[in-house]
Amino acid sequence: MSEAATLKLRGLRKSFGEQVVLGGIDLDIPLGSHTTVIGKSGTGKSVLLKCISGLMEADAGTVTANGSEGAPPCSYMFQQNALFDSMTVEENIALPLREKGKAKKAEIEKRVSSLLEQLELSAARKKYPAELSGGMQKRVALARALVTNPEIILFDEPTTGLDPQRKYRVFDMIRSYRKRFGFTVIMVSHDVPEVFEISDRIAWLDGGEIKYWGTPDALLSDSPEDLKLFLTPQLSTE
Ligand SMILES: Nc1ncnc2c1ncn2[C@@H]1O[C@H](COP(=O)(O)OP(=O)(O)OP(=O)(O)O)[C@@H](O)[C@H]1O
Repeated sequence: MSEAATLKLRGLRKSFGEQVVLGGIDLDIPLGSHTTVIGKSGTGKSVLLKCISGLMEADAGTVTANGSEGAPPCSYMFQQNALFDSMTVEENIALPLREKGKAKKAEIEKRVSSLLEQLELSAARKKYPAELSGGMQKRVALARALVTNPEIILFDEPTTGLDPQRKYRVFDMIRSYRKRFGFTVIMVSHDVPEVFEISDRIAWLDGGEIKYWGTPDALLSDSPEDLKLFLTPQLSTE
């Protein structure tokens, strides 16, 4: 992996009033990999994702990729998919391109058709989100995230509220489409240890800092005591 093919976070800080949520985050994320951010509820995982994507402005620090400042093109996939009920599948997928206003109508149609095909949604193009299964809705949300050709997709708890079988299907979908399209995944998840299987790296956010960063295998064998304490209840419920 070359030095340039890395998303570098340096000194990322974010506070809300007196509350320091990110206390200076340094992290090197290999582009093309899958990183999962774990940590207690309310510890700042979503804030970190938003600061990386530019949805939220950090108070200090930098995000650089491919040697240039600023996040590369990112898409953000929200917990509940955030599809518009009054729009068809194809209208939902086309929305980010329409909002940008740069692409011509024919280009938008071509791009949307290609994604519908690749994500096995062609038969559903004229349907509304309420007419689709949960898995299809996730694929529509993923197609919408992919339509702008992002280098990075940020997933904020994509499996919340799903039963174990559906959870695995979503993880499988993320794994197979990452391989096919080559985007970088940065994901927040509470699904420990299930999420270890699809992650190249785990980042443990605690007290405003990344206190652990490494492969899931290393994490299980070689983690600091306080991370073991955080993981123990989750591992023992399996
Ligand atoms: N826009 C905001 N204004 C004020 N405080 C905020 C804002 N966004 C987040 N916070 C606070 O920052 C802290 C971290 O929030 P965040 O949503 O990142 O936590 P999280 O680790 O993703 O939690 P969870 O696992 O429960 O989703 C929380 O205390 C939250 O209340």
